[in-house]
Amino acid sequence: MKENFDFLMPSVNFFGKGVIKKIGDRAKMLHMTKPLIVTDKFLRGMDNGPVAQTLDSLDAAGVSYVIFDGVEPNPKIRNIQAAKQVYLDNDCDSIITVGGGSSHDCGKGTGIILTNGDDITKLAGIETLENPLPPLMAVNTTAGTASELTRHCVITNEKTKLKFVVVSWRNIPLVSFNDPMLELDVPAAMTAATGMDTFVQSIEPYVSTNRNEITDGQCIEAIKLCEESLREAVANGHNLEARTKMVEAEMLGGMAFNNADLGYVHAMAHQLGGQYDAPHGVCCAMLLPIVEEYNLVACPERFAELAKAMGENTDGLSTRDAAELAIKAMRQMADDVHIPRSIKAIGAKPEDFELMAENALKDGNAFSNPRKGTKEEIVQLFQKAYDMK
Ligand SMILES: NC(=O)c1ccc[n+]([C@@H]2O[C@H](COP(=O)([O-])OP(=O)(O)OC[C@H]3O[C@@H](n4cnc5c(N)ncnc54)[C@H](O)[C@@H]3O)[C@@H](O)[C@H]2O)c1
Ligand SMILES: [Fe+2]
Repeated sequence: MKENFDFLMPSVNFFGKGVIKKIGDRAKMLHMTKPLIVTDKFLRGMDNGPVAQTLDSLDAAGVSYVIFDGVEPNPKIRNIQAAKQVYLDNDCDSIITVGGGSSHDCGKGTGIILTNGDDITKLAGIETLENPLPPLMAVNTTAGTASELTRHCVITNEKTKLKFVVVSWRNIPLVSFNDPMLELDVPAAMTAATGMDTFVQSIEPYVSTNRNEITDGQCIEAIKLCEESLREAVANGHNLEARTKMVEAEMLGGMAFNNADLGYVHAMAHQLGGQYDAPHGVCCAMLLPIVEEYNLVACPERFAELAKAMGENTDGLSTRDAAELAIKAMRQMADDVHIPRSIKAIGAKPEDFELMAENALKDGNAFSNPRKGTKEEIVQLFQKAYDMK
């Protein structure tokens, strides 16, 4: 537990039904004259979807813009290079990201290479950025990564298949928008994957070595909201209350991990995402119970608290037995939203585990894990995730 800490988040966060309508005025207030809209082709093509609604508001405010719609899932270096070129060719002066974590991270990555040097691989790590990014706002459409309010930028090097993180306060968007109406049409499988990311991002900071009292409260509340709403949001995507609660959980978990950091679930999920181009939330969900079972001995009392937040009855149980219930509840959540158990489902191959374990231990999220592992142990964890039935 940290007693002295910085607490970082965007300066303004718009939350709730219809807040997307405020983006045009806010762009004007920030003196954005030609933002680059960073998004993907699917979202751009959606009728009255998040991109269309963002553009309507910018049009109404008389703010011109240029669109880059080349974001790929697990955004690649080639995406940020292409976006940078569009930004420069059109004399843009700011960035607005529209989408999930991939759009936000692509926008952040574009901003990073515009002002901090063209080779982003040299900037992997913690607080490596010397210069501010162009002004950046983020319109979020998944619940979700919380990248719209974090200092993390996750990029994949398509040549080496290595997914790496640039962590810096300079990456935090100036303004975030979370309008649950924009999420009603997220398909069930995507709701499950992104929702499991939120669930994991509410658990890892709670057992992180960098946690503090504020992030603890945020994690517990976020976990309760996931328990109440994730299954329902997957089963019935048009339930606005469930969607709203998942956005709240996403923001709480995001604030928590932005300040208390993550752990081996994310460090290892980045290897699966980079190597096999698999959805981030799915990778996290498959690793969660396995990594936390391994972490349990480092802080059983924390896991016992997690079990309670997950709605388990821990009355009369020893700390150890209560802690085990948290692991069981994590597996149940992933099963209930139909995430496959084995990493075979995303094409994982045991011959890759050694290198992935080595890289996981170097990932920016590994350092705050409550139990310090060896490369051999991480290989075993990948193997366990592979052997799951
Ligand atoms: N920077 C951070 O803090 C952070 C944290 C966790 C994960 N990440 C990264 O974020 C990326 C994953 O982001 P994600 O899980 O949000 O997925 P994503 O951004 O890749 O989006 C997944 C798919 O959902 C679609 N989609 C998005 N919003 C939609 C909507 N409202 N309706 C219909 N379809 C919609 C997109 O078009 C896309 O095809 C990964 O690269 C991951 O590593 C970043
Ligand atoms: Fe995540």
